[in-house]
Amino acid sequence: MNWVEAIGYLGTALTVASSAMGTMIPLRIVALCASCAVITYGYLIGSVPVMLTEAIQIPFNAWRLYEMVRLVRETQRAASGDLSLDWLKSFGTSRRFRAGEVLFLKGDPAHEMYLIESGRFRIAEHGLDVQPGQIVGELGMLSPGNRRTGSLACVEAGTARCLSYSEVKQLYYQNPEFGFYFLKLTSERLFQGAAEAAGAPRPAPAGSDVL
Ligand SMILES: Nc1ncnc2c1ncn2[C@@H]1O[C@@H]2COP(=O)(O)O[C@H]2[C@H]1O
Repeated sequence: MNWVEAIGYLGTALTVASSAMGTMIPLRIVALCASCAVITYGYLIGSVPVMLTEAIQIPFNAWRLYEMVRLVRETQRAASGDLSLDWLKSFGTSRRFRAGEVLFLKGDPAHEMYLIESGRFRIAEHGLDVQPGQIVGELGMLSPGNRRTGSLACVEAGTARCLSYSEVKQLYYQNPEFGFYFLKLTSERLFQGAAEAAGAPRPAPAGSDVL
């Protein structure tokens, strides 16, 4: 085996390794290294298709790597209590809602959660306003049968970013910090719900200390 072939095999080994990896940041780094090795090999053997195939993948891997690094940084801040949910803006889609519009009713099947961006929204069962910057609709993901535990309506027109549960799961599995934040938010709301059911007054908007 000459050194040109060795570079080719290195590219193959790195490509296989990246496909086998489950953790997003190392996977993207190894995939970028694989592309560099394969492009070098393609150049040395004079194969444009080999170089092109890898060159096309580099921006995708680099962008995903950038997103994940930024996400991990932001979620580390979340875990330390200094939370901005701005980083969620690269996930999901923003939707506009009119005053009076009902987003979902208690008992509806739940497929997504919302990050409120503007306007005012209300959970009728809890007599609770959801303000910009807060998350709502996350409990449906965890409830038996994936059903809504309350109804959400728009009180003042505004926008909310909708994140599908598959996106939320992706964030959860890939980022322990986000998982911890999510756990804290949901358990706080469940404890609050249990306390309310037992007749205790609502102390402060649920999630306010983590949001
Ligand atoms: N005690 C609570 N405090 C704040 N928000 C709540 C509380 N209980 C439920 N919610 C929110 O109301 C939403 C109703 O739909 P979900 O069950 O999908 O998710 C629920 C939570 O996001």
